[in-house]
Amino acid sequence: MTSYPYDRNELRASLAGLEQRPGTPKPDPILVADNVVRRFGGMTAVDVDHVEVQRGAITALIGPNGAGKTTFFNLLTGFDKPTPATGREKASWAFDGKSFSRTSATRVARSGMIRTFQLTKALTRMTVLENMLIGAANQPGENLFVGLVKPLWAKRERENIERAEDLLRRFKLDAKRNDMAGGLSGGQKKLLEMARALMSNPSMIMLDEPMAGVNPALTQSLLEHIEQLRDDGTTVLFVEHDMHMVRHISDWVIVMAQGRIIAEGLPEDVMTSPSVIDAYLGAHHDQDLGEVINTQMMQAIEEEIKEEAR
Ligand SMILES: Nc1ncnc2c1ncn2[C@@H]1O[C@H](COP(=O)(O)OP(=O)(O)OP(=O)(O)O)[C@@H](O)[C@H]1O
Repeated sequence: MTSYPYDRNELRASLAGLEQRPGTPKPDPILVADNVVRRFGGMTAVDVDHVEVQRGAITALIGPNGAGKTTFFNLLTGFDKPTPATGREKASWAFDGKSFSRTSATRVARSGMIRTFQLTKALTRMTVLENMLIGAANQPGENLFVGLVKPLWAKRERENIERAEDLLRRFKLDAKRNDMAGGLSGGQKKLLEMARALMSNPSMIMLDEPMAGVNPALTQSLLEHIEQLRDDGTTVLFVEHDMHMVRHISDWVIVMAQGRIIAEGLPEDVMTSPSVIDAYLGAHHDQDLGEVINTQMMQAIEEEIKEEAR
């Protein structure tokens, strides 16, 4: 591939040439994880032997409810720790060439891999601009020396406010700058989560269900923002149940079921693969289907299959 950020068509063409199987090596991986296991009591929530995420691409992480997607996100971003597995090699992962295992969330974020967070109760009681400033990597208080020297402190704060205002304009939230974040619509909150994550200028952003609770009027704009991030060179990894979104914007799809990666490939191939559909239908075959299967998601997959057959 040519120089970075990669041209989208070239990137897709190079991914199309890969073997579509779990753990397949990528031409230029930004994230490589090995032997990541997490158990809760006797239950194995995550058991990933090897996975690589392509730099500059939009990768979707999909799988039925309880597949282990969020737990895997938490492990990669240092918000959770892997369970030591006897008789197996220790968990390890590398981001942008730097090795990370048992690393704190702050160190992971500082290295350039950031994830979105839903606006918690405390954050909804702060203004939109205050929420943005929390996302800044170089907050004056983080460095004792800078924090003590008023001119340096004031300069950093000014720069952070300028960056926050630029991002708010880009996400069309500038008019809401001084509003309480709790008063935003579901879609606007998602935009704010994304804008806040971008305050630290990350090289990779991890989005947990960006479409959940978003009103259809804002869906298109959210998709465009995510595609724009990729086109600007940010690697995107997202967990999502909305199969239309997955199909529409991903360059590559990784499928988890029962803690393991069971498939990887191009969206059009993976989402119509019988083994992936089986995983969605079969993961909870011993339970009440109505309770565990997101019917909307199943309908979406069925529609995709019909579309494919036409
Ligand atoms: N803190 C915890 N304590 C005990 N079990 C947990 C904990 N967190 C997750 N689990 C279990 O681990 C498994 C994987 O959960 P996880 O939330 O990672 O799945 P998921 O793929 O993100 O699901 P969903 O799509 O429903 O969000 C589930 O069986 C869940 O109940």
